[in-house]
Amino acid sequence: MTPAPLDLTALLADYDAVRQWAIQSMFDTMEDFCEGTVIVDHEARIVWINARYAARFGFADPASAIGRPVEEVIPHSQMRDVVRHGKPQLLDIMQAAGQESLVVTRLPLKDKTGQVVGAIGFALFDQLQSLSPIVAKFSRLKEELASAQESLAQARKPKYSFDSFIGSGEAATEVKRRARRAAQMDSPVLLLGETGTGKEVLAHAIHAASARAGKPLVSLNMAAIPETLLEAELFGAVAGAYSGLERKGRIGKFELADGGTLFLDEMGELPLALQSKLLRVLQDKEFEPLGANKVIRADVRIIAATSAPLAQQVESGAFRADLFYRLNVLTIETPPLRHRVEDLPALCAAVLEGLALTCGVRHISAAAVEYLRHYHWPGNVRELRNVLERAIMLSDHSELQVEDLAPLIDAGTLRTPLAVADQDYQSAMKAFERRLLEDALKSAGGRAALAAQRLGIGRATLYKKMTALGINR
Ligand SMILES: Nc1ncnc2c1ncn2[C@@H]1O[C@H](COP(=O)(O)OP(=O)(O)OP(=O)(O)O)[C@@H](O)[C@H]1O
Repeated sequence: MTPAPLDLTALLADYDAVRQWAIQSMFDTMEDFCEGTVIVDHEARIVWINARYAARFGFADPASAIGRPVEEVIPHSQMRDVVRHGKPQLLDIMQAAGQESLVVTRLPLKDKTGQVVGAIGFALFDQLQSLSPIVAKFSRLKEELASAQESLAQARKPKYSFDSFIGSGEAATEVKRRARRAAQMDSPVLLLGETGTGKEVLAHAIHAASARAGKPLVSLNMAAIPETLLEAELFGAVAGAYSGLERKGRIGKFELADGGTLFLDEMGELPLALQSKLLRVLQDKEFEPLGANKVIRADVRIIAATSAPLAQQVESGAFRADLFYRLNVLTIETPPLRHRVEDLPALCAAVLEGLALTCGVRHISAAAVEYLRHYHWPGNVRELRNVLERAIMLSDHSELQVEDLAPLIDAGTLRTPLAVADQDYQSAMKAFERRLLEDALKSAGGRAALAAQRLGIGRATLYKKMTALGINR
């Protein structure tokens, strides 16, 4: 005979009785099987603890634990948190010094009006072996978090000091003098200079020698972040506040740099809308993250750098004049390498010394240094490093010679007479324009916006010219 189907409706008619019975039964089972039970009042004082649990914490008589603040008996207890916030902690791992870890559940106890009157805690396991995969994952995540935090802290420390800025000629000495003065002050610093002239080196050195040295140095390259993500990157965002690949909330660079220095590289790339937000932060020292209704205060010193002609951008309306004046307090211009060739011997020596560890000890002949003086160095010290590094890789000479360097230097940028003999004016101008745009794009790493900015023309104009001249990026 098939059994009659269960009459759920009839059962649930007495739902309250079932619930009472289930609560009682669950409580008895938990008490019997778990490693320990504790109940605290609304001030997180113990009102009840079972004998086994009390004994684990050194209280032979559970009565002697009654009335004590819970942490006095169970040192790592989070019961106070549950009482305070009224939220259950369904599963947690409690690590007690010198003891096995415990898996615990903590639940708030509420009266009929919903008021929290205490909390009950169950220690479910002290033999964590049965949970070893979860615990192993938990420990691994904790280790990963610790190492990520450590490398983040490292990344926020300055990499360079004033000694890293090589050069003792007049121009380099003046740059270092101004930068040392800037380190003594707290106003914004504006670093102007071609690419590869050491603006980032100086920004690090200024921070390292300033009163903020113990606090983070956070860097952001405006040209490297898509415009749509820049606001969240700078000011932070609550989850889902912006549409990007990542819709999670994020802490902005301003908040990360609190108390320290924020190095904003390629400042000229900051879109106009964000320029006004940045200006407000500089004036009021506070800002609102994207999608948040709260205002955050941040005490941050700005060091801005750009290789674009910022003053020209102000004139053309691409950069706000008020922000420019706000930033243009302590301005330092890093000279291009071709204007300080007197520093070439020292720079070569420093670069070769830096590479000695990985590439072996190498020197450079006086004739080779002399040869380097005549080059235009559009990529400045960065390009010098690159040329020397490649020369070392390709040559076996312990002392680099002219013939090791000559093939590595872009002869197109040497100051040679223009080959215009067979060309009419129109085609010579076209050839010149093509080379100018190609060089600008190359030195801007293919970024049309940056190339246009450096040339002082609009992005749309650049694209039009590129199409007309058949230039691909
Ligand atoms: N005066 C200097 N002394 C020693 N190394 C330098 C100097 N200037 C630049 N360098 C080296 O050249 C490279 C580029 O320097 P840095 O990044 O500071 O230039 P930058 O002006 O910030 O360039 P960009 O505008 O492209 O960001 C780095 O490897 C740096 O160590």
